[in-house]
Amino acid sequence: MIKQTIAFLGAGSMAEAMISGMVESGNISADQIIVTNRSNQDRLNEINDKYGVRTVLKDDLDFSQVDQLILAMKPKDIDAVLEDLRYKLNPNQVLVSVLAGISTSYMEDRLNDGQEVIRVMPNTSSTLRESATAMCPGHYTDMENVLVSKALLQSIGEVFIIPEDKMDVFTGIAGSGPAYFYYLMEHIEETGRAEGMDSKTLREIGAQTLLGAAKMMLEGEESPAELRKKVTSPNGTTAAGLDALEESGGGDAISAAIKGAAGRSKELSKEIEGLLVGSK
Ligand SMILES: NC(=O)C1=CN([C@@H]2O[C@H](COP(=O)(O)OP(=O)(O)OC[C@H]3O[C@@H](n4cnc5c(N)ncnc54)[C@H](O)[C@@H]3O)[C@@H](O)[C@H]2O)C=CC1
Ligand SMILES: O=C(O)[C@@H]1CCC=N1
Repeated sequence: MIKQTIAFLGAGSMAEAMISGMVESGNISADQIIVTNRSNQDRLNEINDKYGVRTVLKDDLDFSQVDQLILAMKPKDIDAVLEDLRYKLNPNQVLVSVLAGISTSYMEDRLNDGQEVIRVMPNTSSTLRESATAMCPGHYTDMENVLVSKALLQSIGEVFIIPEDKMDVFTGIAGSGPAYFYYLMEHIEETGRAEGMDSKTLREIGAQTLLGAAKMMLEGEESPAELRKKVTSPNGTTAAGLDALEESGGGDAISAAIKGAAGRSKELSKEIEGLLVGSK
């Protein structure tokens, strides 16, 4: 059971996915979670009704109660938020950021000396405690705090501690990744509907097929290529399907999606730094 008090800055979709998973896990109680945003009281009321967590507008947050502060607003708001936090956080209150493209050193440079910072990249499957979450501690973060933060993140899925220079590609694969599978399903459903099947049945068939394949990869010893070969009978239906996929650029499209998202993660940090130079 986690003993610390956690506060969220930002109450959007990613914050809600994490809150939902954390409360559901039972590893932290709802009253140890405080959720804030700038001004949308209706949204805070909605989050309080759904999950029983404490909510308060950001300017009314009592920072002395907070052990870990999770940044979950948009990357473009980072400078204003760090400027404010510089005067409110003490260095041993851990700042955990889920913001795409914002590095630990970017945050450390704008906060008090020795500020403990952790950069993480969860995904929205946190809702069901099935996130693939990356974690990367900053320069001053105490190992004990890393472990507490890791335990908290493990309550919403699997955690991977990775070097920071791999955060962009991780974001392209796992942070944005659920969207690729939803896009795939949208096309599966569209194709099935055109053949006269109903959406509800198609969703169950498509999702079960994805789930089965995911479990085969996670629970078995075989590589994806070996598993693919087992599905592919000589001169059969799968061979025809894979040929069509290859001819339509399926493999390249997947690589392009990951590279596109990873590139945007890199670009976001440059944009933020550009904005800062422009504002001086
Ligand atoms: N949506 C996703 O799948 C993932 C999102 N992220 C990251 O999570 C962050 C939030 O993304 P979403 O939830 O999708 O966005 P969103 O637009 O749904 O939520 C942003 C929230 O931040 C609040 N906010 C804005 N400025 C604020 C401030 N100064 N202080 C306090 N609250 C403030 C807004 O009121 C809103 O509740 C982004 O930085 C994104 O990079 C990371 C991983 C996955
Ligand atoms: O689209 C985005 O920028 C965020 C970060 C990863 C997933 N969603």
